Amino acid sequence: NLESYYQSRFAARTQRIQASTIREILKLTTQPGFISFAGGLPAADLFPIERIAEATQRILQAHGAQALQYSTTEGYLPLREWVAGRMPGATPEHVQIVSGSQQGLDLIGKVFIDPGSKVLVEAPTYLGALSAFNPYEPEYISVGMDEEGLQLDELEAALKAHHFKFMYVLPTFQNPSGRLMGLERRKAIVELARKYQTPILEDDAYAELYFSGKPLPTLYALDQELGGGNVVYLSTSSKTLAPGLRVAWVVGPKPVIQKIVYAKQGADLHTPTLNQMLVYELVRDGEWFQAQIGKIRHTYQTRRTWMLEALQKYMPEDIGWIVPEGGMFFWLTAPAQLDSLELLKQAVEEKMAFVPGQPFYADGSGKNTLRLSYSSASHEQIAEGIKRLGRAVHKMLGRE
Ligand SMILES: Cc1ncc(COP(=O)(O)O)c(CN[C@@H](CCCC(=O)O)C(=O)O)c1O
Repeated sequence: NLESYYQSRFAARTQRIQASTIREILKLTTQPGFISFAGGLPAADLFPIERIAEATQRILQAHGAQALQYSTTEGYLPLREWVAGRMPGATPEHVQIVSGSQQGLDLIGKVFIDPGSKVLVEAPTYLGALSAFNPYEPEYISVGMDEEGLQLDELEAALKAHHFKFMYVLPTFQNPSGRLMGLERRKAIVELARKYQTPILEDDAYAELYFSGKPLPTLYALDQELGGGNVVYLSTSSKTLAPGLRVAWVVGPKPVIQKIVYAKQGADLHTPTLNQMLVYELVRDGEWFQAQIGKIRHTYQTRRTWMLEALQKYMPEDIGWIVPEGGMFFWLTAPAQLDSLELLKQAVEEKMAFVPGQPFYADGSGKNTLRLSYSSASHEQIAEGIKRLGRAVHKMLGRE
């Protein structure tokens, strides 16, 4: 039969290509009346649809042939210039446009990871990065975090003990835990990485989504101050414009960007030309773009507070959480005996979904953790969804 006919022909690496928990749950939650806090879906009610329609019209009228034709793998130059302008010491030659930062993760895996290569990751870390890296068969070394991020003693011990291809770090509103790394910790990590000759892959998807204060310097910027060359930086237009456009960027040392260009030539030739031109049309108007980001920050802060209030109301006291100061997620820790995969089954019975925490751990731990996204839910949905989660938790903990 077809199953066995192809099973015997699939590449061995497909053993490591497993479903993405987030993607699989996303499919489940389209049922009517279902409340999902699973996917980190940007608020669709804030997508600048009108502005995108008119900008697309303008582009097609003025540069239609260029917008619809093949384009260079490196990406649309004005967009690369815009990205470079935000990264100290960077020129467009340090910038590669990719089809979502998810593709950036895949290409970086393809360029750096051989079977058995060691990759240092946070515990927990972004499960999409593990999905991207897994087919290249790395050996992960997980390092624990305290309230603001990677623990320096554990990090230094790992850097001393292993030769890593790179360390994957999310310093700003970490996915999934929501942690924000402070300036001193950022500097210490950049210095340790240079001391132990270990490149940092900095994934900065949520950099702009801070609720208060102002943005902290990127690891990329801090590394530049020490001479540069040791940080590969990833960010995206998904959280500030629209994730369906699939436009993101990698900023890094020229030898790395060169390899990523070649890898991308073999992957998808280039990121959609029209979408790159459209993103540039939107971001070039700094005043509008900052106002748009301001709306998103305000909306997410409001939704974060609604979820906090609902958690305080409906969760038993032995469920803990970190209150995020930005980004899209609450990260909950339950008593050790609670398996969040089992809890998800209960929750789905109550027509509610979240992402169980275990897939965010490269070391298989985290059964008693779960991730909730508040970014695209209304006040009613948040209150009702958390109430349903509360019922499921009480059942699991044997309390009615
Ligand atoms: C740290 C981090 N790095 C990269 C990505 C991918 O974003 P792109 O849209 O590919 O630029 C993301 C987006 N993650 C969201 C969206 C996943 C979308 C999905 O699988 O449905 C999530 O964690 O739910 C991220 O959080």
